[in-house]
Amino acid sequence: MNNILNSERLATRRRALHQIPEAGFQEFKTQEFLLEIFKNCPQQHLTIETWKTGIFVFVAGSSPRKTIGYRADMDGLPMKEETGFPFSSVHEGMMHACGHDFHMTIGTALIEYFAVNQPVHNLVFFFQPAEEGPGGAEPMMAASQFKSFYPDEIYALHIAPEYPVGTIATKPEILFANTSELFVDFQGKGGHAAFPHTTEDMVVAASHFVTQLQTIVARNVSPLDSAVVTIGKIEAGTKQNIIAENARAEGTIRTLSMEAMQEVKSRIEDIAKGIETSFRCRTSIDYGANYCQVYNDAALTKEFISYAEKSNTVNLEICDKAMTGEDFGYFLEKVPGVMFWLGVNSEHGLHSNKLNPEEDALLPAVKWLIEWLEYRAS
Ligand SMILES: CC(=O)N[C@@H](CCC[C@H](N)C(=O)O)C(=O)O
Repeated sequence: MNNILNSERLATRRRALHQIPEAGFQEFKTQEFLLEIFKNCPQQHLTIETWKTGIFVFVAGSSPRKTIGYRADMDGLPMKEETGFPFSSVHEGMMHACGHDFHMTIGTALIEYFAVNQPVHNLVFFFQPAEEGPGGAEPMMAASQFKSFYPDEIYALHIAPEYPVGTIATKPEILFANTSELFVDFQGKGGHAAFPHTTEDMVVAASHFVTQLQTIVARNVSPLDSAVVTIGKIEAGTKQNIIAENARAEGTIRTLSMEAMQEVKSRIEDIAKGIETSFRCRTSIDYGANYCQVYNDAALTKEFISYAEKSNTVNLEICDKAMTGEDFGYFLEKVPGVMFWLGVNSEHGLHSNKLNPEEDALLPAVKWLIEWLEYRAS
């Protein structure tokens, strides 16, 4: 027990995971690292099954009448780490910049604990690939193992840079937004930089498109609703003195209602048609992966909040909803449960290449989840 509930041990494990971030469905080393930990646990009550690069760990209860789930996501992001940590990523151009190294570390400690301290009811842990995209939750839930270990309720956390260590935060009902990826390709005539009148210039077309997108939230979505349209990446051209014949804009749409999502998509399509006319080019739109909202079960969240308020391990705050996306929403669509933020007091935010969550946040998170899962599984 003392061995498991040990800050330094948790930090060491987090650092090892931090060094090996991998893209969605490429989490091969991460899976191997986690399997090694699970194989070193007492095996009496454990069933460990792999699915693609993910893992299911089932802990059989002593007298089970239900199954309680916990999910941790596994993938990193394509970013060059700039933290300067001695334990920085050894995978060039990849970083755990969204805290999945924390989420997994906490999950492993819970398994180590419950492998020794058998719960009354069953527990099931989902180590899920590809949360950042293209989405691992839906296909993992379609796997046969999910049906065998089907949970009656489920929990997950996400690190929150803005909250202090020891704080958890949640709210009933909508916590995170609906999301849709957005990929737009532009194709037109390129040519010599000195003869722009003979070309269609996809740098200019894509730039106008991105500028016009800004009017959607400002002028098409109701001020009483919420939406985000972000373009995070643009690619165009091959050289500074060649007018580009191709451009690509990549982004994401976030809304709190499906009506707003439809409205935003329809306006994006209108704007793309306008660009085609104005710039005599062709456009094509691909919406990539879509995630449903994260919707916390009202009754379970109420119980979660009142239990946390009585706990000496964490401080509970009621938060507002956020325009973050999470494919944990798919679990919550089928299984009642709660997602919550875990304070890690980082000066730099999620998806920053300088994200520096405090490792002191790991121990209270593990202790709190042991308390909560033990309460739910006893
Ligand atoms: C917690 C978090 O940061 N999640 C991601 C989910 C990304 C979904 C999808 N790939 C998209 O970009 O729309 C987020 O960016 O909120």
